[in-house]
Amino acid sequence: MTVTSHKETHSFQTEVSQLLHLMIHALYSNKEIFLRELISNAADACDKLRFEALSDDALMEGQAELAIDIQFDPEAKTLSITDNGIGMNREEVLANIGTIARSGTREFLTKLTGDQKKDAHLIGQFGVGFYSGFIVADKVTLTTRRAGMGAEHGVRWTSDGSGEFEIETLERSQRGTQVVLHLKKDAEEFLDEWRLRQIITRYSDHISLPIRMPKRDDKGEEMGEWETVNRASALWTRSKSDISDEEYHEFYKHVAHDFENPLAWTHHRVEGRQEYTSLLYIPRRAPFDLWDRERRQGIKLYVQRVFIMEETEQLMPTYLRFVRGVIDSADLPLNISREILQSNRLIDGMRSGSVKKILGLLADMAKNQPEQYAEFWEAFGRVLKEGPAEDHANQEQIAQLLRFASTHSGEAKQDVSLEDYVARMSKDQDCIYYITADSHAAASNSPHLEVFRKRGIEVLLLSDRVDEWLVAHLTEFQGKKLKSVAKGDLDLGKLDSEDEKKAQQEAEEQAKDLLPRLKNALEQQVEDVRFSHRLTDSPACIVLSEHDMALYMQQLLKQAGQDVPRTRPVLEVNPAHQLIQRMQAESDEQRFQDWASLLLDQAILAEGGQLEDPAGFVRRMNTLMMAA
Ligand SMILES: Nc1ncnc2c1ncn2[C@@H]1O[C@H](COP(=O)(O)OP(=O)(O)OP(=O)(O)O)[C@@H](O)[C@H]1O
Repeated sequence: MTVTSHKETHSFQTEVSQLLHLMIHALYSNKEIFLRELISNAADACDKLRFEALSDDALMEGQAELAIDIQFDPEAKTLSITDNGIGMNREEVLANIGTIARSGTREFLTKLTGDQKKDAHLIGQFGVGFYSGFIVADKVTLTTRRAGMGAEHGVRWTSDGSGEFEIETLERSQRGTQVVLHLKKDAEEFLDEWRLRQIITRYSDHISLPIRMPKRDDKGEEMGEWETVNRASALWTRSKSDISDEEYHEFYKHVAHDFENPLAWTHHRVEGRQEYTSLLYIPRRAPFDLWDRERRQGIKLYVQRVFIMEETEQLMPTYLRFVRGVIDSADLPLNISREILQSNRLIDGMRSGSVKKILGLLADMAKNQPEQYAEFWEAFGRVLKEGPAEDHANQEQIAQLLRFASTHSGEAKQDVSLEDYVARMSKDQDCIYYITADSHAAASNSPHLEVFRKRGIEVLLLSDRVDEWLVAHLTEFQGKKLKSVAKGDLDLGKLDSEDEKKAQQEAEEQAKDLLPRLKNALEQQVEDVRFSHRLTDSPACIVLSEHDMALYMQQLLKQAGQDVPRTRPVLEVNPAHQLIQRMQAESDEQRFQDWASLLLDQAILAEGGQLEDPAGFVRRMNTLMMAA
């Protein structure tokens, strides 16, 4: 069949152009990583072919030996990376190369500062893959053919990286992909056999496929034979004592598409009822799309060293979605389908075993390397906080890993564990107290803390969005109830001294006529008005019932367009406060009504809630100021 070349010129998606520009500058001093990235892609393509060929042997086209070949031409100043993997058809090239389909990319790019050092870190969160070729090349040609398709379906993609690319159809007998880099002047160091071997051993030794280079004679001429340069055995299959930290690091960068070393890892071989090996890593930094529920997952499933799929959903719970690595099963059938994955005893076993390993790794880090744990918490703490709701079986273990800000230091840094808190509790205290708010400042300045401060009782200050969700599911720790200081009745029980109880009773007695008047004035807005035991400096505060959602959360949900049932709060007033005492003396009922409304409104504002009638609030405030 003749080939119609069908040549077209396309523009890069804006995001790609931005990314290329950034990457070329940010990674200039670490140029050599382009080879790792392209070899990684080639290895992935071979893995995919091996998997697809399990159900369709014809895809191998009679050539089942998979390899990645690296070749350079000093005269033409080109370097090529060739694989005989799955390859791509025209649509796939258009969808994958020159386009970035990952959602959140645009938002990610707006975070760039223009400061190359800072941006270099950001690019690490993103992963540059194929585009890294442009760090060293001023022209890149990718020629490919999808396995199983006729030779006439070859595709060539060419670009100089300046905003456009050309794509054409051509004849290609060889399946798989070849990337040819036309090296820039300052990248000619990569036209050197030893330099290339050194990079391959450094970055790609652990890849299970052979990476080959042509054998050369004494004069440096190619001899027409290939020589495998890497060790070509899957890293996780080797014994732990035989693997250096550096090799673990490099393998991580390959599986996770990361530029930085991992924070920690756990490598295990499980034997017995079920046999598998897991090598799981905790990254150092959160990827830019950690909060994107649609994002790619990070655990690669292998069966007897054959890559099956990348699917953490079944292998890792969502609250551990930051974990990267591989799990290689000896028992699963090679032709396992996604459907089987969803309800498989062996998968469940590997999942719960792996979760235990990760939680164990974190517990060990928390105990023995607190600084490293703090780094972990900073990056992934908010994700781990989803754990108690998602994973009841491991709730206690996850709870031990949680860290919070607290009134103990007053700092925003989350470094107090529930164990620390319990150890500091006095013998008369039987609850773990916390407050939730939409910022650390709002939590730590809340009037609800007044009495706790006065009595020296520690309160956890929770201001991450996930915190309300967390405390709805984590209700106890070591037999101690977690209790919100802003919800329900407050009974400090034995923590109140007799003198304090007496003073409170006296103040209440003096102000007792006020309650019915306030209730009457605010009858439409509040559930009840009562005397407070929580306040020392503030005149009033809002109290929700035990199961109500905090006001700021109600606000957030409303903004997100959700229906939130209207809850009427309780207004608590401080009978010892001067303002309350003055109100009692107010005989003008209209003025009393205004005072009461102001009291309620400011208590709502202090709680991060929104006023139903802000204009009324301002009017009353102005009247009051004029009168002052
Ligand atoms: N050698 C190859 N053979 C087949 N497909 C390839 C090859 N190189 C790239 N691709 C396809 O192009 C896609 C994009 O590659 P690219 O390197 O830009 O990103 P990635 O590897 O998916 O992820 P990352 O950006 O994290 O490296 C790949 O997901 C793959 O589908």
